[in-house]
Amino acid sequence: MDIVEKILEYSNPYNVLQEKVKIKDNSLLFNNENIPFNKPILISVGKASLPMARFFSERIELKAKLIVTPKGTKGKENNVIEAGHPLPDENSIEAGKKMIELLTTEDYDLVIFAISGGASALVEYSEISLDELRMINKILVTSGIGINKINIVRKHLSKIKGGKILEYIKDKIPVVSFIVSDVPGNDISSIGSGLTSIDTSTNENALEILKDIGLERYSKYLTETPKSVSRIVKNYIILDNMEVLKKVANILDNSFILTSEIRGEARDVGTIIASIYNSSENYNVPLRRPYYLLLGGEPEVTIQGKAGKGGRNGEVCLSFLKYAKKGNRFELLGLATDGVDGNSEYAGCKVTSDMKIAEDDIDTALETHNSYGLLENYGGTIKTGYTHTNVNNIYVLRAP
Ligand SMILES: Nc1ncnc2c1ncn2[C@@H]1O[C@H](COP(=O)(O)OP(=O)(O)O)[C@@H](O)[C@H]1O
Ligand SMILES: O=C(O)[C@@H](CO)OP(=O)(O)O
Repeated sequence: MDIVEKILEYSNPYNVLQEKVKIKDNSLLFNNENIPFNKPILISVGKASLPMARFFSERIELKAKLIVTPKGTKGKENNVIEAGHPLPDENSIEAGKKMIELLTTEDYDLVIFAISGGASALVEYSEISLDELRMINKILVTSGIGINKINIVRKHLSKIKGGKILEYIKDKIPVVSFIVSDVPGNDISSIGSGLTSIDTSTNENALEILKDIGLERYSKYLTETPKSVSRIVKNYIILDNMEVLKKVANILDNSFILTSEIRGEARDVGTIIASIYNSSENYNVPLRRPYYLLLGGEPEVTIQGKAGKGGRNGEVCLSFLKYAKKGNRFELLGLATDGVDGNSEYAGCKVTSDMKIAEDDIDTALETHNSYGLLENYGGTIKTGYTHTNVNNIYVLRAP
């Protein structure tokens, strides 16, 4: 059995929508909700936007739709905007304007959003120039501060994020948002910068973060996010990392899920996974061979200066390899479910007890953020291509 294939099958948003959302007699049925419609419009944004949009387009006569996917991922689809990720580009601004135009000019009675990770970069509308937005985003995503804080800043510098887009929707027209979560803890106001969510963070919170990363000069652009809405808004998380971990655990013997919310500097996360492995080797605690240990989440990588070719999972796996006790067999798989780990062309990697990589080489690769530059020489890389989903990263440790 190919675990990577299984992880991606369970992460497929089209399958999950099919399982969890029914459309009957002009009503959307999901999670004990029944939302009627006659003239629905669809806004689908994020790494999973195409399959999510396909689900609704195949079943509902939409009055209008807007689909935004990262650059290079639309394939043969028409009428889809490809925009920048992880940094916004001119198409992200175009998509932001189109979203506002759609909401303010179309005739509709329900807005269906399909939101997945990546949406923050893919749509934007802000007073700040694009060049400056790109610079701010670059600093944010490489600062190692974690996605919740990154998105607090994004929400307050934007005119559409953090629920602000809801204010462009006509009358009391309801909103239903189907969300694939790639944020540990599933804070809906963080996923894709919470387009359709009430936001509890404040300008002051954003200012603190701007100060921490040396961008206080942009505080003049901070605007408050709405703290209440005067319409029905249903935000429904259809899929998250834990759900995928559980499904994977189901098909593996002696599997144990540790967490779906692992965070921290990637190399430290690798060391912690090695500590769990080592104590299991030495004491059979917490696990006794044979076992699979499953983890998910979003380790961070703080990059200062130039980076080689690498990603979170490359660093987790290399650091694990360095600290894992040698002697018995092991394999650690680290996979970005969106198919892209860091700035590499790989989705992830697998390190095994057979890989004899010198500790010095691992240290250098970690220092220079060149994990894949090193792993390529040892056949440890995994390439999936773009997956059209994103439930964050998954780690599977196998001790046979
Ligand atoms: N060469 C590199 N080595 C390690 N991490 C990197 C490298 N380049 C970028 N990153 C990290 O990758 C993260 C963004 O890439 P990615 O894994 O695709 O995340 P996301 O899915 O959130 O877009 C950032 O946290 C950044 O610090
Ligand atoms: O869009 C975003 O804000 C984040 C979190 O949802 O996604 P990604 O890390 O994939 O850019």
